[in-house]
Amino acid sequence: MRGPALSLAFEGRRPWHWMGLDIVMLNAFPDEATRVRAATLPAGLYADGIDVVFRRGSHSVQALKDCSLDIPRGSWATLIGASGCGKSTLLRVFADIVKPTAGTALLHGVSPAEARANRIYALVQQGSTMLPWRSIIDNVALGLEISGLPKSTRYARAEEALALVGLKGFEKSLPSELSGGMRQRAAIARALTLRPRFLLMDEPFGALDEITRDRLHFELLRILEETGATLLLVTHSISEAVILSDKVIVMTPRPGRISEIIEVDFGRGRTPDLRGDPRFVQYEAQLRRALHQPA
Ligand SMILES: Nc1ncnc2c1ncn2[C@@H]1O[C@H](COP(=O)(O)OP(=O)(O)OP(=O)(O)O)[C@@H](O)[C@H]1O
Repeated sequence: MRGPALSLAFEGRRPWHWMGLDIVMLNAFPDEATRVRAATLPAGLYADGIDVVFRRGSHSVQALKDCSLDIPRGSWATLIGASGCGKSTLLRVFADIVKPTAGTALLHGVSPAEARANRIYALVQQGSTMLPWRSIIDNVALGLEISGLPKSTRYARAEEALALVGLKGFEKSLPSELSGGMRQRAAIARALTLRPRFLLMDEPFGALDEITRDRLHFELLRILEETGATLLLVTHSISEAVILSDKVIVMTPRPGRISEIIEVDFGRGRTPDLRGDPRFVQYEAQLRRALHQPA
């Protein structure tokens, strides 16, 4: 059942779109036709032969060339590669922000546009926006406001998520009263409250200090395990990619292509001790080699 629409508008757009946030309902696919079709198509994230060409006047940039991937439902993948290799563009294809010039992208068997309309993913981008006039907890609970959950449940979940990202005590603060890293943690909390089927994250930890980042990695993994969500995350960090992935998707630039997919066999129940595991060092070395291969 769909929740009530919010009447709040900002610059002609709904506030959750303005915040770069797309709302998820776990019972997904309120649209019956999409639900029936989704049951017969590949689950997880799937891309086949994605090309993206950006055109401005006579100038064009081929951002992605023939990108194909298959990330099974409930598994975790990261996109890594040199600046400009198309990581964000590929993630944005799944988020229905960029339309591919060619190829097919599916989330749980449906197009990104249908996935967006049916609210089956949450998106966290670097520098995700908060509504400046709302307190942090009101911002975090906002994502749930359209889900139709009772207010007490929305705020209980928002409080829990804020505690998870280390922002307990800042519930009543305004976004302007927090540092950039704290606002980013609040944006992650906002996405986590939604318990999405797909979590699309574009360098979500980039602005955070190393200690917070390390802690959030394992909190994120715990939540992913609990909810069974599928993760696609863009990162520049080799260790982050190894810790957070079942598959590391290595990309090369000009044009952006997938050059290698490295399977990380750490399974579930990952803990910080993994960093001392000899296999962790081997995966890091393998990934470093893949990143330094000539395109
Ligand atoms: N909206 C756009 N219009 C035109 N060109 C774009 C647009 N978005 C991305 N590009 C170009 O597409 C290419 C891939 O960009 P993208 O942001 O996906 O790379 P990235 O791997 O995420 O880079 P970074 O690691 O620096 O964030 C770049 O050449 C970029 O300039």
